[in-house]
Amino acid sequence: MADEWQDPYDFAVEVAKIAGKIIRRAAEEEIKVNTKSCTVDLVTATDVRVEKIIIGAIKEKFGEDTHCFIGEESAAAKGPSVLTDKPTWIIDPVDGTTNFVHGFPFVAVSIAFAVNKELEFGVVYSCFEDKLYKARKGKGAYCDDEKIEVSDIKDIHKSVVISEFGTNRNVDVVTEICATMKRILLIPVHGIRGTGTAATNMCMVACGAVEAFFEIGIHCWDVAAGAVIVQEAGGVLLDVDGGPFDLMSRRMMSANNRTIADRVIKEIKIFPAERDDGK
Ligand SMILES: O=P(O)(O)OC(CO)CO
Ligand SMILES: [Mg+2]
Repeated sequence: MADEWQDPYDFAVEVAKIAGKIIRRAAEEEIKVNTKSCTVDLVTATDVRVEKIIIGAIKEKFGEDTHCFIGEESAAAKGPSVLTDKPTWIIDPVDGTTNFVHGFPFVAVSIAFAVNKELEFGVVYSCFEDKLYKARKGKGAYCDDEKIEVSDIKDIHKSVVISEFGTNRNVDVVTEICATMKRILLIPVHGIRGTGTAATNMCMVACGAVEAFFEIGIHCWDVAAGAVIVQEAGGVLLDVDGGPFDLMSRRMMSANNRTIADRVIKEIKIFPAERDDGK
């Protein structure tokens, strides 16, 4: 049988690199910043422009009506992000908008593709590092065409864990996040890190630079591409309570193995986050 999704996969790589080039160029000019859900949830004209370019290019290549789109910047206007059985592109044009605004050089273009509600491939282009991570279901994960694998560390005391503080400034939520970080540090682990982009954080798990990354409050477009990359690199993808991963739940634990994941999960205090699909 012909490989139906190879063409979209190759195109996603191509379009992610074009988008990354636009982002790099935009970073050299004045950046106008607006806010979304709260004063620390940032958006720029580049986020909106790059999403339009990516979706426009895909529509031009594959037709207007055959594919669906869930994009960070067009999501609010469309209402809840519901995944159907149709081929669907899940796009974060600028993952790490705060980094982009401040010149902190970790910004990724994240493009995932799902069919029958299953993720088929993911592409993450870390555009300032100029590193392209990609994976297709059942075909391994790659960084710049070199195969990548998660680390083989099973001892939590030898691990590095990534998490992020997110944009929720509710005092109870911030207190819980800080308390979770404290408990993880005191296990003790070698360290806690964070690049400020969920997509890149997941690639750090996939290439073995860290053992785990978890977050509550991220969106489906932040993690969809990384989800394929982590799993294809041999890692595990779970809910933060240890149950199955749910793309729309805004909760995600990715790790090199189940032993590390379970040990970190023990220290996570879960707080509520409204689902992306409004369910
Ligand atoms: O910069 P963005 O796209 O808002 O995403 C953040 C998390 O929501 C970093 O992953
Ligand atoms: Mg994002």
